Amino acid sequence: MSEPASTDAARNAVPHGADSEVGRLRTVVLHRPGPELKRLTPRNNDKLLFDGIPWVARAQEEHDAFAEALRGRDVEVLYLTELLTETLEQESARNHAITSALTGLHLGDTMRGYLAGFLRDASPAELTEYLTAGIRNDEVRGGFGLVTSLLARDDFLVDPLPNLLFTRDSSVWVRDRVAITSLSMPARKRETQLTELIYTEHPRFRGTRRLHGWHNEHVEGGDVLLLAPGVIAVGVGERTTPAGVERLARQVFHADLAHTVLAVPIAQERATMHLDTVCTMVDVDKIVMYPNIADSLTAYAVTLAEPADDAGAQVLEVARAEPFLVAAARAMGIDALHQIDTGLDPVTAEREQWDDGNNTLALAPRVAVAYERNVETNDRLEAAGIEVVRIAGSELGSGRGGPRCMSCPVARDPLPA
Ligand SMILES: NC(=O)NCCC[C@H](N)C(=O)O
Repeated sequence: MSEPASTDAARNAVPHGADSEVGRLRTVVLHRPGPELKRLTPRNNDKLLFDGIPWVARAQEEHDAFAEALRGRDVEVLYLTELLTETLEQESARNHAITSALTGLHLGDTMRGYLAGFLRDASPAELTEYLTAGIRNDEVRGGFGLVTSLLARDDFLVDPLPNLLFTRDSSVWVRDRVAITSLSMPARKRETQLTELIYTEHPRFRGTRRLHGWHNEHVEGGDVLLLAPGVIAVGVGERTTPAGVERLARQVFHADLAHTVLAVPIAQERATMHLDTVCTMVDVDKIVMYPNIADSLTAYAVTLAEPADDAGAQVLEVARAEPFLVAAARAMGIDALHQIDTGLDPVTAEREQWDDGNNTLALAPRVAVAYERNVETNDRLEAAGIEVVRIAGSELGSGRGGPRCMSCPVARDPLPA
């Protein structure tokens, strides 16, 4: 196998890992929207977690401009499908990917056998497309039998993954380790099979130590905020479960990656599906926050009790719930975590929160990428001294995610101790 371009770049790159939300961003994984978005129809968009049917070409233009804005700030952009194609050049990775994609109980042995052979004959790039855009019943040219006859023509044999766009959710770097998450919605579960494969088999990432995993309790990356080195906030709501936070906390404490995990309950609603839909860090001590929930947002600080129990097992200490900003500032060792509100009034705030005004991607302390449409929120960010790098998102936003959701930081400069 020839050396992938992303491996060449890695030779001169800063080490992989992140210990905050705002350390200077060096490397990020994005997914340029592709044929998987063309699978969305008015009949399947709800199930596939999109609020509308995006105009794909325009979504690609908007995404290219997002990537260009990052490159313009010297951020290395890695594309998920390129990493996947490079990974699939290896026989073992191909076999693994094909077996995982065909485990669904809806296929039956006849169709599964046919698809296994068909996918084995595909080139790495073709296989990437089948794994991400899916395969519809009326697209197969063999394996005909009971299953193909009885399924509808437009039923998927391999489901498309339109939410790959939101690379934030399927993996999270915590210092030098990568957590493969466990996605809760059926439409997204296969995404972590692909990220796990990349982080396990791609030459650039081989040997990276991992946390969590798709087989564990649900934790989604959009819920995980690295508030400061050693302090991680995790939203608990529609996606991440209480047991998911507990599992993640045990692992980060065990690996000495954090001293405090803040479990933050959020409403189990689509508008607040992840913690990063209501707040994101824009400086070492500033957070852009949805004001309609700011006063009621609480946190349970979880730390490791000393000593361990008699059998040597970890004991977690869970503090009483406190206002989020208070618990966060204390854990971060700062006087105050300053809140910048989305919008000016409750209605504007609600509109701009829905349109991902709170979902910013910090490129460095006081520099953040945001959707241009959230005019009031962006004005407020600038008034608070934050440089706002505006991007268009009229089509990208139809999946309900902003610049933070659409990016997985792989390398950030550590914050000064
Ligand atoms: N971190 C995020 O908030 N990600 C956005 C995910 C949107 C996607 N359509 C979903 O419902 O999962």
